Amino acid sequence: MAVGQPFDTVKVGLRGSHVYMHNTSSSQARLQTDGLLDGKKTYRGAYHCFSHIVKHEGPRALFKGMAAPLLGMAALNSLVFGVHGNLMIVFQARADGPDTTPGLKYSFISGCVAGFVQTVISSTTELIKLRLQFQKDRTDLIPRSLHHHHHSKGHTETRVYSGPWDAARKIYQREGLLRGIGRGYWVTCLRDVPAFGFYFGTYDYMCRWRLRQKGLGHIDELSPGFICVAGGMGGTISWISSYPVDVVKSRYQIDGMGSGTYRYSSGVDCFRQTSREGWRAFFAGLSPTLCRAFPVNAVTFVTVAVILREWRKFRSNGS
Ligand SMILES: NC(=[NH2+])NCCC[C@H](N)C(=O)O
Repeated sequence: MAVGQPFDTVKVGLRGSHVYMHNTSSSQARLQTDGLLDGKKTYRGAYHCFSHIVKHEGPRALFKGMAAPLLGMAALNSLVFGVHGNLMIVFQARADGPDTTPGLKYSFISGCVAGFVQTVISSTTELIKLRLQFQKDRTDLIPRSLHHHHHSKGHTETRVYSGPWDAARKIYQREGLLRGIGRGYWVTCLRDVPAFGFYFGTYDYMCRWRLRQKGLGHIDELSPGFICVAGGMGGTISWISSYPVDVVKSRYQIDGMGSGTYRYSSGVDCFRQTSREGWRAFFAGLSPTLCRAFPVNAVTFVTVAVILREWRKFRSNGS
């Protein structure tokens, strides 16, 4: 999580258009939403965004908005892996055999269902994270209308939200429950249902291929090194497949922040307006996203695999 957050902040802000275990890095967030505040692009690319944030806002700015996803992360991963794993048992297609074709379809479907279930949590935690990542801690980057305390000159009281709880409260008070807290829920579904299908589908495909290649019979026999590669690939393919929707989601979820005036009338309208900037806008921040996705998901999958393996060992010894 902490490993990935700076990448995520750069993602949200890098041109055209947003690091932790959970979802997006600071660089990712900044890149996806760059120019939305004043029409001017701030960042020339992923590395420029990263160093610009460190230079002007300090290294701490890279970890903005990390608390909300950190809180949600453990719950989210147990939910996602729990739903997927149990559905696979229901389908009797557990990834413990080398047969690729029948089981793979079920892994994809179970992933889609798991992705859908977790949107209830991820939509809101990401909304809060995105808005914290988007706000810049420099006076000259914030429009005058957002300066709350005109008299406190010299004081840089320019931030819309002071932290995740303050953000949650203000979003609820100013924008309401469905239109505020629930902002971007359907766009999140559109991203996460296929994203988690590809997430588990890719991982299972690689594991089954490896079992066949090595002539092994159970996923517990695979090496932790291979699990890392398969998990990293799962995260990578998942992010590539859902990235344009993620850009739309980031832009849509930060829209109206602080000012109360909205640029987009709906998620579809956000897509339409973004496409006027050219197709490249839909890939803004992809590089920091992928820098984060591989290691974060390698660690996620190997952790789950080791826990499951030890638990199966313990259970079979006990009985
Ligand atoms: N595009 C997605 N949300 N894909 C699912 C990946 C989830 C994973 N926890 C990650 O943050 O990378």
